[in-house]
Amino acid sequence: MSTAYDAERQVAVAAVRRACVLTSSVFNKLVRNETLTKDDKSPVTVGDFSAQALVNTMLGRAFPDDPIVGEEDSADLRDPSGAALRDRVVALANEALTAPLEAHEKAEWGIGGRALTADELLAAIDRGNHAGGRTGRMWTLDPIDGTKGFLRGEQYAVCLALVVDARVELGVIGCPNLPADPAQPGGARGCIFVAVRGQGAHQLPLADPLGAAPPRRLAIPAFGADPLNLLESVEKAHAKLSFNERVAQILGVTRAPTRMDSQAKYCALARGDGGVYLRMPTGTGYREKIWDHAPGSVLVEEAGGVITDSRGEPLDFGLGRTLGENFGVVAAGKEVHSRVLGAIKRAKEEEAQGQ
Ligand SMILES: Nc1ncnc2c1ncn2[C@@H]1O[C@H](COP(=O)(O)O)[C@@H](OP(=O)(O)O)[C@H]1O
Ligand SMILES: [Mg+2]
Ligand SMILES: [Mg+2]
Ligand SMILES: [Mg+2]
Repeated sequence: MSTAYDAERQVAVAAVRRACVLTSSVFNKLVRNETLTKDDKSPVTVGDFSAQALVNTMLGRAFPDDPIVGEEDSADLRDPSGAALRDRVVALANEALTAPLEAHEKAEWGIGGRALTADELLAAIDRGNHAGGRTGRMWTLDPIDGTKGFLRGEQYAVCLALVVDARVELGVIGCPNLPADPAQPGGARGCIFVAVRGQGAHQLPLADPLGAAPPRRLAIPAFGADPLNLLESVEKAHAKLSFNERVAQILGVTRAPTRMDSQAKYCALARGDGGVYLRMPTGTGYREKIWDHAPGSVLVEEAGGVITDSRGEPLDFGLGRTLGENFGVVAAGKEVHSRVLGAIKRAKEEEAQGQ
């Protein structure tokens, strides 16, 4: 039986799996000077560029009319000073594109065949330059979310979502370093999380995502994990962690927070491993990017949870490349989510009173 977005799900899972294989092999080979610092001071590696080239090539072949909002662009690789980096990106992207087809893959997605030229791959990266918007179909891609975690050898995720008329319909998150079973942190690693609106949230094994093993259906307990704890960024510059601490106190949370890079936090939440995703702005005027939350948001909702900004407003994926005026992000099981909004309100009032 075919269901809505079947073809999109298959291509997205295949693209994310290939990008996970690519980025983990890049990590093992990464040499100094293969990382650049972007204008906003954040890092980008040959892994980010080549994964975006790979995924955009596959999307471009499978869905040629769909625009893509991707995090990276090719400007630094086109600059004469970026020649060595560009050559590495071309080699890595081609290695990933030409790898033999798996049982779940099709040649018409642009894989398993000929290598592409540097121009074709740079153009594929720049397919991600779409401005976003409120109507029609678009994909949003974060080729490596949590680049800082990636560089530390910790958590990162390949994140892809299909947005239709500003609503996220499909989300796929690949987590090469996440334990398959949270109860066995030293056990097998590598999972893909998939959510299709109206069809639930599932965890698949990265090694054989569409193989014989049945996908594991995910559900967030309405009252959160027991004991409850917070899922938050590792990077202090990305979220106001002191505010989280106060919210945790108000909620009576005694368990230490789980600090983890990337949308792996949404995956942990979706499988009931941790209770509350909380990301409060640091006050620098930074606007959250749609690719940092789109797949995570549909995963949380399809697992039965609720996701809003810190004031309880829905996240708006129709404003362009950013979430615009949305202020912070809160995701949790249904009951606990409303308690968290209350605790945030109280912590803000205390702040305003200078306590
Ligand atoms: N000042 C800031 N506030 C909030 N998020 C920020 C930020 N600066 C960068 N980020 C985003 O935080 C993401 C990582 O989130 P987390 O802290 O949950 O791991 C980064 O994704 P990339 O690593 O893809 O660039 C980046 O987009
Ligand atoms: Mg980045
Ligand atoms: Mg990101
Ligand atoms: Mg990224």
